[in-house]
Amino acid sequence: MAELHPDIERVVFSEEDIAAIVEKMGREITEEYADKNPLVVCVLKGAVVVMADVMRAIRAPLTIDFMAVSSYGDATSSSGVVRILKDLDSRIEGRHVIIVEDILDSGLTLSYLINMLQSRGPASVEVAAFLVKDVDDRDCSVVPRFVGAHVPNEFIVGYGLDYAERYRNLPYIGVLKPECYS
Ligand SMILES: O=P(O)(O)OC[C@H]1O[C@H](OP(=O)(O)OP(=O)(O)O)[C@H](O)[C@@H]1O
Ligand code: HPA
Ligand SMILES: [Mg+2]
Repeated sequence: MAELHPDIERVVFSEEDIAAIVEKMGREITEEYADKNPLVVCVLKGAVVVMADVMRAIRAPLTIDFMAVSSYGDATSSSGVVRILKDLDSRIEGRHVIIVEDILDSGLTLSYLINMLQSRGPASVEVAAFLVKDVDDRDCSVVPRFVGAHVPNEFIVGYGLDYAERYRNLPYIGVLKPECYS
């Protein structure tokens, strides 16, 4: 196990936990998409790490593409405005699209993306969310087809998830010490 970063108060998912979740998601997606040649879409930046892992756990033909989207900036709650920083390179008409996300929190990012991609005439759009945060009253109703795990309603970092762009490279997911928030 990697040495714990000094800013981390508590580990929520260890590297071993993450590996097991990735394999489970890969198996589930493989079963459903074996003959569908899906377009697997990574939502940058946060999903970059889970994308690299999950796409290798899918044992079926697929192609990949990337979007870059931002709504949190340096804060720990959503600004409420989803900014598209980079659109897909591929056309998705008639394709089975799987959006890979690191976390579903308020649901704003995914509901925005699903609407946007649906308007382009894909065969289907589904979501694979590594984490779903258990929030009480989510405004945006997004139901991911594939869920890695649920997390309590607290801000987490690591495995792609950042606070003010830091900590994305931690190989585990954890909670920051309170003094690390500015
Ligand atoms: O369900 P929501 O409340 O919309 O939150 C989830 C989104 O927020 C984070 O991205 P962010 O906008 O911080 O950009 P990033 O991926 O570059 O970190 C995260 O990676 C998800 O994409
Ligand atoms: O808990 C979180 N951590 C990091 N980024 C996030 N984006 C939405 N929720 C989170
Ligand atoms: Mg993101």
